[in-house]
Amino acid sequence: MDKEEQDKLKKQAAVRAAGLVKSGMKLGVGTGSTVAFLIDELGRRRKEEGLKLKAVVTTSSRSKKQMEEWGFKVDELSSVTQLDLTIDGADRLAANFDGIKGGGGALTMEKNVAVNSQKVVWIVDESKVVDRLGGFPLPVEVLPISCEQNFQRFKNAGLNPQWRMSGKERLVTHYGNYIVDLNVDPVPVPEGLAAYLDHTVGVVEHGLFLDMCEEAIIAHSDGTIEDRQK
Ligand SMILES: O=C(CO)[C@H](O)[C@H](O)COP(=O)(O)O
Repeated sequence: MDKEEQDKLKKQAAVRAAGLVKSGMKLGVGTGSTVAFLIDELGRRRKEEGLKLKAVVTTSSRSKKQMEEWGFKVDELSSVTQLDLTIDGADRLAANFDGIKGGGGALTMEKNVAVNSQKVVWIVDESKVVDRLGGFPLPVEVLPISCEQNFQRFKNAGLNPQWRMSGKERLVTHYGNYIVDLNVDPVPVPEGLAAYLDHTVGVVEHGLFLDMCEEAIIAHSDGTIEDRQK
């Protein structure tokens, strides 16, 4: 699938998902190119239909800026008790609704927003749907203080780590950390790997989003838009 076709599908999924958003909701807004289409549709609805949200929390400064450009006020997650709904993109969606996220480097905010939402919906094009998790490097955000030791630890564990780069420098996240992408394909036991990463000191967050999403809107190249419920 070329980029133009993929963008068309991303937009279709995003516009369909925007229909789930109702005035008065406390909404979590994810990050990425699919979510950028969602934000434009929410902005259009604000302008043309008077969509009013009770609270908005975004998962990156990019999404925050775009929401604000459309006139939405953006809140801090810590000031909102619980979000009603979060809509986000994903890098991979498995048949059991587990996913890999963090291709855009916003995994820490994305996971914090997801776990504080009553409902999480992902919007994807069909190329991201897999039977088992894999086919995409697994992002791990690490503290600079012990990043070299953790990189070596991942290497010793056979996880084929690679630094996420921005030009010639290591990419620095919103929180001043680095990202190590683990090349494990397929992810053999996602729960086991998640538990290992959760217990590794110096790991801030990782891109295994297990048991967090309960609905996925998937745009297919045959023109259908599937609303898949867990
Ligand atoms: O997890 C993410 C960012 O950290 C994104 O949701 C994911 O990378 C999908 O991005 P896109 O919609 O651009 O394909």
